Amino acid sequence: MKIYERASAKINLSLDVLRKREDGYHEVEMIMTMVDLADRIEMQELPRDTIIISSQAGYIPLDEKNLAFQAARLIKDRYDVRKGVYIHLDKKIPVAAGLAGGSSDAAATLRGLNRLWGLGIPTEELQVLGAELGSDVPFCVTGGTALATGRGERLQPVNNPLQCWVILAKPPINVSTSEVYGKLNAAHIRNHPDTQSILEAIRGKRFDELCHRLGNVLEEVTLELYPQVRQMKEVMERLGADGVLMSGSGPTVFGLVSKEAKVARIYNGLRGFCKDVYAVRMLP
Ligand SMILES: C[C@@](CO)(OP(=O)(O)O)[C@H](O)COP(=O)(O)OP(=O)(O)OC[C@H]1O[C@@H](n2ccc(N)nc2=O)[C@H](O)[C@@H]1O
Ligand SMILES: Nc1ncnc2c1ncn2[C@@H]1O[C@H](COP(=O)(O)OP(=O)(O)O)[C@@H](O)[C@H]1O
Repeated sequence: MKIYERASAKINLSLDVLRKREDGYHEVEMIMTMVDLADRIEMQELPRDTIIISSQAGYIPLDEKNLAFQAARLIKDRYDVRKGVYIHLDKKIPVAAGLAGGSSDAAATLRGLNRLWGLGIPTEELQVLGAELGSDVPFCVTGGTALATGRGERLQPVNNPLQCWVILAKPPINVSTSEVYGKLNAAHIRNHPDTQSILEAIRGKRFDELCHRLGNVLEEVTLELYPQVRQMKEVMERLGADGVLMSGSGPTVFGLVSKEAKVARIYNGLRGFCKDVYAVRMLP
């Protein structure tokens, strides 16, 4: 049998860091939402007890470093599944971009193998498993819009009636999440986003208010390390996006746009600066 799962990209509408914890992680407060840019994952049972990963993307690991491999191994070990699986990752989400491509592949693998092998694992349990693979994986298991706390694994769903365009532009650099968190001085953050007001703007469908309040404290680090990301924000603002922010640890910058008539102009303007540009919708 062969099954398919979509692994969507996420953006962070806000990202606040409250403190550094003793375990090395940071206590965060983030509002995350999915957009309709997705990897397509094919999973097929194998007669031998083995995990094989392939992908058309030449720049991701295909061995045990791949997050989809780790997800498959975890579910096999934890539920004592003595079966094999072939997993093909049709990558569309740019890698190491702040869009959680690897985390979403891992989450989709957990959902898919739960179906393929008829394991009946409840969603909350898949999220607990996902947290062992990465802080963003539990959110990616369900998607939607959520407030994430803890190190990102504690989730509260948020009702999000907003529908808008999201323009993504990834400067041609790779950013390491652990380096960015490592360089953040959590005790001296200059501008904390007002998470509660952002949540109220989303729930109240106040798009302009949301755009005005977008905030990500990791910009303090990434924009200093990589001036290209600051430039990308400036270009997107100049082209007329309604709200502009870096996603996650970067380097992808996203612009929220309410009017479809503006999307093509912003998209075409950005293509003059950068190859990786996408015009997508925020997923309900
Ligand atoms: C910054 C964010 C925002 O959504 O996303 P990305 O930029 O990666 O997409 C996440 O917090 C990233 O989540 P994820 O990529 O799953 O991180 P993990 O694999 O758990 O951790 C990678 C490294 O980041 C640091 N880390 C991660 C999460 C956290 N709350 N505090 C941390 O300090 C740790 O140094 C850890 O070793
Ligand atoms: N299935 C996968 N897709 C993309 N990257 C992966 C995958 N598995 C492991 N990785 C590795 O994970 C790292 C982070 O990738 P990704 O999840 O795309 O970025 P981010 O955490 O910034 O959103 C990269 O260095 C990449 O090599």
